[in-house]
Amino acid sequence: MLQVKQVSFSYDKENLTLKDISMDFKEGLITGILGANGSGKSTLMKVIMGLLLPQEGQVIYNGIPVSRTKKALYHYRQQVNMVFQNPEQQLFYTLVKDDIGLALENLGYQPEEIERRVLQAMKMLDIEHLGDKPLQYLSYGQKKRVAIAGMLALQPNYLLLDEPTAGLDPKGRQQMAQTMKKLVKSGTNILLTSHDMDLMYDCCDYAYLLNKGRVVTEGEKREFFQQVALLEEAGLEAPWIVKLHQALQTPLAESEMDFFKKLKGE
Ligand SMILES: Nc1ncnc2c1ncn2[C@@H]1O[C@H](COP(=O)(O)OP(=O)(O)OP(=O)(O)O)[C@@H](O)[C@H]1O
Repeated sequence: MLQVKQVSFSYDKENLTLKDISMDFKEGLITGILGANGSGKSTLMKVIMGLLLPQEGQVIYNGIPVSRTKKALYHYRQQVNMVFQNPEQQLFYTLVKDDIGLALENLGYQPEEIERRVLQAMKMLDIEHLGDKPLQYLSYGQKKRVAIAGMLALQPNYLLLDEPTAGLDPKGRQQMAQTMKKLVKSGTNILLTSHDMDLMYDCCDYAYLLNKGRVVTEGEKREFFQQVALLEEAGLEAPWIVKLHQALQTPLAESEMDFFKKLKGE
């Protein structure tokens, strides 16, 4: 299991950006990290990835604090990996299938194994048809999928997704939500940040709320998202399903799809 224990971090040694953060990212779940702009989500992700060193506290993987040595980070990042908000940061502009296999190639995997994993990752992301295309011909949403496939090919235990639906159209957003659910079912644990509260409600099993670098609440989906006052205090809004439930006392649906099914009496 991946854990963050009493982590505090400051960029300038004066103001703390993360304040005494503790989180347990349980397996088999999509865990959401919610917070307004500047609340510290990306900073926390970078601390988890070992890209930033916290002044206090530790990141713990399978019971062992993640060491900062090059060798330890190399192994850790095959187990815990991150897809940045902007796919351009992670792509190298070759053919799609070569880009997805690049990290495996660098790690010295055999060509047959690379091909097998690349195909598997492309299938998972529904981009098999794009394998032979040069990356520069892809749309933004397609590039996002390629960036995720590249990380997935490493078969990480945990995948950190920072705003995976930013810049996607409604269909792309829906597809990404489905993909995340598929990934978690296939055994990849997901940590997710997004400002899209409806998406977070739809996807997350468990969530943490950050306000000015502090965890102000955490909990399982249904309880978590009904804390409207805390969400608003942190600069966020409750998902529409929760608002409707609270205003009209309708049963609380698990997702948009579930809501419409209930409405139709299915
Ligand atoms: N490299 C940096 N140097 C100094 N301060 C930084 C740096 N990166 C982020 N910050 C500051 O740290 C705070 C948290 O930023 P962070 O990017 O982690 O927030 P966030 O919750 O991810 O925001 P957003 O939702 O806008 O992506 C902000 O006040 C930001 O200005």
